[in-house]
Amino acid sequence: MQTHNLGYPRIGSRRELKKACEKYWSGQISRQELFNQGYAIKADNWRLQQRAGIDWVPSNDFSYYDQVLDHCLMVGAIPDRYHAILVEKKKHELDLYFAMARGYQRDGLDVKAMEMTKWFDTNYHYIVPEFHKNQQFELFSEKVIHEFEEAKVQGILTKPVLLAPVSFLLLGKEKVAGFDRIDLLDNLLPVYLKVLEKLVGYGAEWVQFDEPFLALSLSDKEQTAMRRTYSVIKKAFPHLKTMVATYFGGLDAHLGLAAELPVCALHLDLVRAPHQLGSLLELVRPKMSLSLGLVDGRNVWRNDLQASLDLIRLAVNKLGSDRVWVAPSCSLLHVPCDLELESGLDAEIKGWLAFAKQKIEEVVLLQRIGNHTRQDRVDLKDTPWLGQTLEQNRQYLTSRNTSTRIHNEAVKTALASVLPSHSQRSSPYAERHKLQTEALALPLFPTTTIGSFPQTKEVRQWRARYKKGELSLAAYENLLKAETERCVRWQDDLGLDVLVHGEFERNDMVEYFGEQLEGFAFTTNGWVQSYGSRCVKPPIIYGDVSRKHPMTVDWTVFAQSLTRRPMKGMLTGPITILQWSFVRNDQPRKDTCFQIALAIREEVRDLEQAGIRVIQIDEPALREGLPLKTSEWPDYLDWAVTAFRLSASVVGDHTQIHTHMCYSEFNDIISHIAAMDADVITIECSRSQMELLDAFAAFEYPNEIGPGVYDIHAPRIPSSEEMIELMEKAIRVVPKERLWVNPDCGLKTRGWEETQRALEEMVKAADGLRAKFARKADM
Ligand SMILES: CN1c2c(nc(N)[nH]c2=O)NC[C@@H]1CNc1ccc(C(=O)N[C@@H](CCC(=O)N[C@@H](CCC(=O)N[C@@H](CCC(=O)O)C(=O)O)C(=O)O)C(=O)O)cc1
Ligand SMILES: N[C@@H](CCS)C(=O)O
Ligand SMILES: [Zn+2]
Repeated sequence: MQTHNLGYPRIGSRRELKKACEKYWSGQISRQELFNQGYAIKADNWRLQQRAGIDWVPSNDFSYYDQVLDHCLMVGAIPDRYHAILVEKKKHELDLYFAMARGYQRDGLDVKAMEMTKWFDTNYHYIVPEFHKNQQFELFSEKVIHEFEEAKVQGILTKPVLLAPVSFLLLGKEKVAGFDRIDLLDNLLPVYLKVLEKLVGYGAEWVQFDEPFLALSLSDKEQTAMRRTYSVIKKAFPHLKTMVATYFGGLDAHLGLAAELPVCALHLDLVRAPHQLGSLLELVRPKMSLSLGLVDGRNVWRNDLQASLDLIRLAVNKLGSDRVWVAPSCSLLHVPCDLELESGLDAEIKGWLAFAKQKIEEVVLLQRIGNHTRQDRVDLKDTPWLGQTLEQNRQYLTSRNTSTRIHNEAVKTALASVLPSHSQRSSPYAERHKLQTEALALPLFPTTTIGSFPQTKEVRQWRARYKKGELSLAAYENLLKAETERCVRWQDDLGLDVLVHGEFERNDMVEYFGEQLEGFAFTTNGWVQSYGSRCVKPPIIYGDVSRKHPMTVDWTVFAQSLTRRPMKGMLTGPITILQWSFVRNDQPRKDTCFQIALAIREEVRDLEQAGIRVIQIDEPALREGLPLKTSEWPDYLDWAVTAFRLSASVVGDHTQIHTHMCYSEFNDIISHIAAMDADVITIECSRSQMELLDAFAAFEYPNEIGPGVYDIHAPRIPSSEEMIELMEKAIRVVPKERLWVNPDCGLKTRGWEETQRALEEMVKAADGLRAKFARKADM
């Protein structure tokens, strides 16, 4: 039996890559210094995996920003607008790369970033490749080859990872409609063959082709494209060992297709879909190996070794041990690096967990125990330590199942007492609208922001010093209060209509709530890459969830005391808290979501009682929580929408509930978004130039909408004219009385100067719109 890994976290166990990239972008370090840091992380990761005993360590899983963007550069899928950077300005490939990721506003150029979207159902975001009709490709970046060589110099023969051609095409979008990007396969394949030729030339034995779309629904044409890809590769390189890696779900309808592909090995996600192993064992071609993805790459729970061994035994009995590989279920990109760095975690909870480094050890352990597995039992007579390890694993699992910290009878009783009426506002939107208009007295095109204002270095340092004990709680809170006050006064002076307190007290919109809720644990160093250099520390939901005390009321009430304008209470919704945490796997996600919804409902109630008239419950992760298989959508959408409504519906008709969503395609779930029945939805729109609104218009979305008028993910300052133009597009499809003016998302990643200038433009845009459209209405 062999072991391998599909990908290792690349941010560095102390976020070294994040820090180096940000320093490079701000001109504090040179390109060479950034490369040195990148090299050090790669080398550490390769050595760590090799020393642990992994037979095939991956390469090309490292990336300075995003692996999909790496592939765009590899095949020369570089949109025309970036050519000036390379050709006229003669910038280095790395600067072109970062320009595609982040935009480029220097040297007299103003080029926007490429689009970014969610990587399947994870909280990782990738750069969306742009394709056009008859596009030609070329081998442009040889990063994959360089990385293979770098590892080889260290004496490690790696398994390079490539995003396979069909999945690469499917991840992209047709920039101008009128063709099918799958038709570009024949132009693309020769570049992949060139890459393989070089890799083979340098001595590569195995290559991993990531084909995540095999676990989704593929059209006949896409299936044909996949067959064609691997037969072309087989023909060109009959001796190269190829592995197709599938993950995030079962192959289901594509079992037959996958089993027949002319490749040497097929990787299966047996955490998400253990049932598929039996069928695959019947179908698999002679000589094809199966890689068993047994160790969860998407969650942090310690592996159930006995359950994994049962699957190993099934496979070994059918195929023989030389055709069985053991691996994590998917790349470990989605889990933190090393549990050992968590000195503050409760010892009992720590015993239930495994991060990337520990997962690698689990893979090797499974191989060792598996090698002692006879037909129907584990024979450990000669190796008592393996027996002890299995026994210890069993004890950890039992401790988790039976721990009193997991079960809270009060939470279970509260959940059992929920009635359908608890998820229902008292009156329909039309009636609420009248009451809210009277209560809030807002102008046409009301302006607002999404919640967070710049989390400056100073703010983060206050928090870091407070956590280290260098600042007292009182001193820390006073600093935050002063920052909140500055922010509120600035918004008031600018003339925004509905204000926010700025979220300065929050490290992250999910972690902040996780730190305060019962049933959650949080880490000090459990960073996971979210996009580019940005990371999150997802909290860990280990038990029944409840609210210990009000979480946001004091900050909101303080901010409201500073202004006569309405102050929005700012909460993260139950689906997003669920989706961006590591969730317990001993009960359905739905049950955990409802427990969170009840906790948020209590907070909503308290905010209203404290006099807050507008409450926003953010749900940016609603779409990302959708199961990858469309057949499972109705069930998810039903409970997710109900959970949101449960959290929101405790308020009276006069209280205005907002929700906010970003970073997703919403067209296909628009009716469910409407069913959430928020009075106002603020939504990301500007990167897609308001295309999104077509869906809202087609469905006749009944409530109010704030389509984001500018992209907050880039430092670029938009003009009021641009924003007016976008709003005019919106006015064509949504009645103007139902439109709000706001940015795409929160401003926490921006600096103050650009934020102020952008919001000044935004208020100017709203004034312009009012002047233009109020007059029209008067006539
Ligand atoms: C809206 N988004 C979010 C997602 N998921 C979340 N869980 N949260 C989100 O907001 N998914 C979709 C999108 C993704 N977008 C983002 C946007 C921004 C970030 C981000 O800014 N991440 C920060 C880390 C934020 C944080 O937790 N900060 C902590 C710790 C700060 C820190 O690094 N401290 C330093 C010391 C201070 C210093 O010297 O600067 C240290 O510890 O070394 C805090 O504020 O206390 C990031 O920097 O990556 C993520 C996802
Ligand atoms: N209220 C949050 C939402 C981000 S999606 C913020 O403004 O950062
Ligand atoms: Zn957002």
